[in-house]
Formats: sequence, structure tokens, C-alpha cells
Amino acid sequence: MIEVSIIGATGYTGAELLRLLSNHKEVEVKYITSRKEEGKHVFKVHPHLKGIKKYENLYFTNDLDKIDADLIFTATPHGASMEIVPDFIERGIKVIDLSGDYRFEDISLYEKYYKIKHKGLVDAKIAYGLPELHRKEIKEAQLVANPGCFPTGCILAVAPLVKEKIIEERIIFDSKTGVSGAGINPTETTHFPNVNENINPYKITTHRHTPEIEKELKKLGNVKVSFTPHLAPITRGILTTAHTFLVENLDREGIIKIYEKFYKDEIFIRIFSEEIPKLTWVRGTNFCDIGGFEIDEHNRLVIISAIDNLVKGASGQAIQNMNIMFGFDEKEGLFNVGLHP
Ligand SMILES: NC(=O)C1=CN([C@@H]2O[C@H](COP(=O)(O)OP(=O)(O)OC[C@H]3O[C@@H](n4cnc5c(N)ncnc54)[C@H](OP(=O)(O)O)[C@@H]3O)[C@@H](O)[C@H]2O)C=CC1
Ligand SMILES: CC(=O)N[C@@H](CCC(=O)OP(=O)(O)O)C(=O)O
Repeated sequence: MIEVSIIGATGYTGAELLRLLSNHKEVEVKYITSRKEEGKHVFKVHPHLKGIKKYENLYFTNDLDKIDADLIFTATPHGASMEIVPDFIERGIKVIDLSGDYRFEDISLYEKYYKIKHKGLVDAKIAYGLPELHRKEIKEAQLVANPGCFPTGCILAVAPLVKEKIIEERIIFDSKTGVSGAGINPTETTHFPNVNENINPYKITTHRHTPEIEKELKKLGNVKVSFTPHLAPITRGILTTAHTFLVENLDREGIIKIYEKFYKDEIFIRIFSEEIPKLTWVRGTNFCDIGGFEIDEHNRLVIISAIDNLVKGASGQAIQNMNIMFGFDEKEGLFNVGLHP
């Protein structure tokens, strides 16, 4: 049994950590933090958690100096995490950061896209927390940089193709996301009448997840990544359509075999050879469903992936990383089926 604490537990990913950890056999939640809800009981801020026995004595605190645990999740915005994480690292505590602050080995790339000055990486082993590609590093890390939601769906959709070098360098990702990806604070962009009955493209060529996807895929092979996100009138989920171009004449069955082999030991990757993945199949789950595998007459190979942005795209993946870091069963607290329909 380990103790964990959550910084930023009023937000969407913090709340999702609490929801998923309520079922985790190896974890007690010791501290949860908030600046604006200090002193309040967890059930007051998150009434959907009411009745969870292990949270009966859990109150929000804002005293970060007193926080300790075997592991701390920082579910805080980028820029805020780098102010908080170094102190925990110096105190020898393991940390999983859900923001983008520690995802880049090259800080100048971070600064270019996030448009903020980075305070510098910490003196500790840092792993990029995508278990399907970095399980060994995650196991040995003191700090895990949990991947971005879009990068999770995009990278997993094409990793086998890049590794096998059977596609051209250029890959185009078109992703549709649910509004919870934007966090708990409403904005003009997330205002209901602006979202409802619309599909709104945004940051069409400049989204900060583009370099994250590219630098990770470059570890597998040469790629040039183009990425465009769209806000869809749904609460959870990211559906990604990946457009790739085959360099040799391969058939659909051959491609599917490559995916099945690449992901054969991955419990959270489901390959669909016939059906096209749907967001409701993964809603509330840690699965990344992959399908499509159709090839047009110009050798364009289209792959579709579906994840829940709050689970495999954030808090579920963070718990999967925690399970790896502490040697727990990787499925613990995470193996459930989607809220379909
Ligand atoms: N939503 C998603 O689908 C995904 C989000 N992420 C990333 O995870 C992180 C959290 O996202 P999300 O939960 O959506 O964000 P929210 O805006 O919903 O929540 C952020 C939380 O962080 C706390 N917080 C904000 N600033 C500070 C600060 N300076 N110091 C301490 N606490 C602070 C806030 O709590 P309070 O105001 O109560 O103090 C708030 O509850 C972000 O970096 C985000 O980019 C990653 C993948 C997916
Ligand atoms: C709908 C929406 O606004 N989504 C967010 C993704 C948030 C996120 O996951 O950010 P990080 O993974 O980088 O922390 C966006 O496009 O900025």
C-alpha cells in the first residue's frame, strides 16, 4: 500500500484521479490541494464521490510545504507545475506531472511553443510517460511527464508504421476533442452556444502538441508531423484520423498484422480489424482503440484512434504509470469497460 497526494484536485484531471483511485487496492490518498477550496471536504467539491469510504476524512489543503506521500500527482497547468515539482523532487518524492512542463528534453522547443520561459529540468531521472513506448524508463524514473492528450492518441495510432518504416515521412493528424480537454474554467471558446452544433478547428497549424508528437515519433523513425485539432460538442474523448502514405504496396491484412504484433503485450491497446473505433467504447476507460486500416488508390493509409482524454489521455495513463513505477499490476484500478452508448 502506498500514499499519494494530488496537487490541483479541484480540476478535471485531479477529480478523475480521485474517481479512478477510489477503486485502487494499493493506494490511499493522503493530501489533496486547492487554492480556492481550502478547508472544504472532498465530497462538498466533488459530490459525485460521495459514499467512497476511503475519502471520508479527506479535506482540501493549500499548504504545499506539509504535503508528502510516496507519490505526488501534479494536476496543474503548464507553467504552474515547474514552480511546484522541483521541491518535491529535492525531497526525494516520486512525481507524475500531468502538464507539458517536463515532456521536452529540449527546453528551447518547449519555450518556442508554450511561449513561457522554462525554469530548467530537475536533477532526476525523467521519463516520457507513454508506457507502450517507454515502460522501462518509467519504471526507473523519479519524475514522469505524463503525455498530452492529443499526443497519446496520435502517437499510438502510427507508432508501428513509423517503426517499420513503411510510410512516407509526412503524417497528417486530424483530431476531434471533447470540451473537458480545456479544463474546468469556462471561456468564450468553451461557452455552450459556441460549441454546440459546431465543430471548431483551432490552432490549425500551431498547436503545442505538434512538436510533442513529432519528437516522440522521431525516436522511432523519420517523420514530419502536421496536426490540426477540432473542438467537438462532446464532453470526453479524442477521435484522431491519421493520414499516412505507404511507400510500398502492402495490403490491409499485412498492416493489421504489423499492429497486432507491435501491441501484442499491451493490455490497453485494442486493435479493430473490422469495426471503426467509437468514442463511447472508450469513454471512462484507459483503452486506446485503433482501427480503420483502409488504403485508397493513392496509397493513403488511414488509421483511426479513440481515447478518453481524461483517462488514457491524462489521469488513467498517470495511474498506469504509477502502477509501473511501484511494481503494481498495470491494470489495477483501470480495467473497466466503456460507457457505451
Ligand atoms: N483536461 C484534459 O483532458 C487534460 C489535461 N491535461 C493537463 O493536466 C493539467 C490539469 O488539467 P485540468 O485538470 O484539465 O485543468 P483544470 O483547469 O481543470 O484544473 C487545474 C487545477 O490546478 C489548480 N491550479 C491552478 N493553478 C495552480 C497553481 N499555480 N498552483 C497550484 N494549483 C493550481 C487549480 O486548482 P485551484 O484553482 O482550486 O487551486 C485547478 O483545479 C494541465 O496541465 C493540463 O494541460 C493533460 C491531458 C488532458
Ligand atoms: C479542448 C482543449 O482545449 N484541449 C486542450 C488540450 C489540453 C491538454 O491536454 O493539454 P496538455 O496535454 O498539453 O497538458 C488544448 O487544445 O489546449
